[in-house]
Amino acid sequence: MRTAYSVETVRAAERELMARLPEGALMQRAAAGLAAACADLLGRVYGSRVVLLVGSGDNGGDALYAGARLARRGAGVTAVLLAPERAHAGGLDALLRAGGSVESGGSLAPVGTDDARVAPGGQGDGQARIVAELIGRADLVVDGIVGIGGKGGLRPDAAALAALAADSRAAVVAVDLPSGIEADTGEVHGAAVRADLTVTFGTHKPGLLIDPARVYAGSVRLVDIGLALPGEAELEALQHADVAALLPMPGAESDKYRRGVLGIAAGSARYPGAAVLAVSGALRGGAGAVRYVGPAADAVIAAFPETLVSDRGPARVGRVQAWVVGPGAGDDASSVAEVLGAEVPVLVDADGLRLADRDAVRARRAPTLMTPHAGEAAALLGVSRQAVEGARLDSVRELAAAYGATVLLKGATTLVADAGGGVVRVNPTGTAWLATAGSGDVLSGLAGSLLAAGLSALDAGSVAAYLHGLAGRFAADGAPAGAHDVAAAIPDAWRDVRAG
Ligand SMILES: NC(=O)C1=CN([C@@H]2O[C@H](COP(=O)(O)OP(=O)(O)OC[C@H]3O[C@@H](n4cnc5c(N)ncnc54)[C@H](OP(=O)(O)O)[C@@H]3O)[C@@H](O)[C@H]2O)[C@@H](O)CC1
Ligand SMILES: [K+]
Repeated sequence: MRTAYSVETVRAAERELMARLPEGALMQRAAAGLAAACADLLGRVYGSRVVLLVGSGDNGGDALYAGARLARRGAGVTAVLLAPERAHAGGLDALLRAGGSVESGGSLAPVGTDDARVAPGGQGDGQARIVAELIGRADLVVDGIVGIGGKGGLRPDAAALAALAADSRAAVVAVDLPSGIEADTGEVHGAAVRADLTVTFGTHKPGLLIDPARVYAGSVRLVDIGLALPGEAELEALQHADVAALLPMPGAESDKYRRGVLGIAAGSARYPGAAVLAVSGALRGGAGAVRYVGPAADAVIAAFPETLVSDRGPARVGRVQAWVVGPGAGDDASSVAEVLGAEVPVLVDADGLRLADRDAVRARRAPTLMTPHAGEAAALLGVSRQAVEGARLDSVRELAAAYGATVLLKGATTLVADAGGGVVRVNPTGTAWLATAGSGDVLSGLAGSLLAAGLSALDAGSVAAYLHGLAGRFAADGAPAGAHDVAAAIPDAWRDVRAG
């Protein structure tokens, strides 16, 4: 399991550990890990050109000590100090003693404009040009502007440096996190550094795993500095072994009812394909049987003859252990209401989200799993789509609390949150190839099948997202794939997960 902890928790663990260690020991551990990662990225340290972007906090201190280590190995290291008089004294001393040099990077941004580029009007064209040339010629830029002590988007001077780093051909390594992102939420308000690699200390921070900040981080390397962290994280990402342990496997005693029967109320005369795709996902999810109810029975049977079909309405079909309602359902509000009245776990997706009565969802005693994409979540919350996309963690928690349900918010970093708070799951296998029509229908069937097999809503949602992402990668394999290809690749995803 990959876990991420909030800044508050990291600070508490840091205080506890610092009290037991000699002064500065923790920063040395961080700097050693950072320097090693930089050396790996550079390949050849001797003769390389390294520029450190240094703010006035400990994040800058880490960069300075790591820079000193690289300078001792023969790199040409220059620190650009945003506030020379407040730079970390020990780190600066170490860098200078190792042969590094220093430039002032304060007041580079033009006064009174929003243009965060180095331009005339700051502390002088001369200094601005020196800094721009340094960064432009560098092999590696180390972003030590700000770490977990940051508030909001970068200030203009810092944003000017971030823009130069983005324009440079240098590889960019962020110290702890890319400066400018919100560590706890993954939100990005204004300018932020775009890194190729982020070297983070002690634990992942939520922002490194959640969009939009995640894309600023590049790949992420975790350096263990010995922090003792509490049992429950803020955020967790399942890995292969976690998913393998959760997959429902048939035993000697299994029959179709013990493995779980999933009911699917989906599709319409206009959208029969949604029903077919939901069934296609469900048949690969581990349930013993799939019962389809709705007007697309002919299409479903033609594609999947093993499906049990009925046109009698959800309340009158035989026994099921879970329901999926909503994909392609059009305006069939009565099916949604009937399914919500069932005392088994229910997954609500697509049109079902719009048609579901909030009080009816809140009144349910069995688990409910809602699976909106950002647009659907925005409609339910009464905000814009951009507002949901910019604040995914808050949005998923808010929706879960409002409906008293588990919510799976789809996206490149799908999030799954329970209503009662607690740890939120983030899916690490997402791929842009999955942004294709019908892919959500496949996911709903897959997750519904896992619910029918007895997984909790949080586990069913996060395991389904994991398998679905993996199946999307296998199906696409570098070229576009349709939703039915994704469904067909789900068995490969199972096998891959079980193989470890
Ligand atoms: N935790 C651990 O276990 C360990 C932590 N370690 C390291 O310490 C780091 C935390 O250090 P920290 O607490 O000194 O804060 P930090 O991130 O340097 O930021 C403060 C500076 O940022 C500035 N600033 C703020 N917002 C800004 C903005 N929008 N735009 C621009 N500037 C902004 C702020 O300015 P001020 O408000 O003071 O003017 C101040 O100068 C942590 O991330 C990790 O790298 C490791 O060494 C060892 C183990
Ligand atoms: K940073």
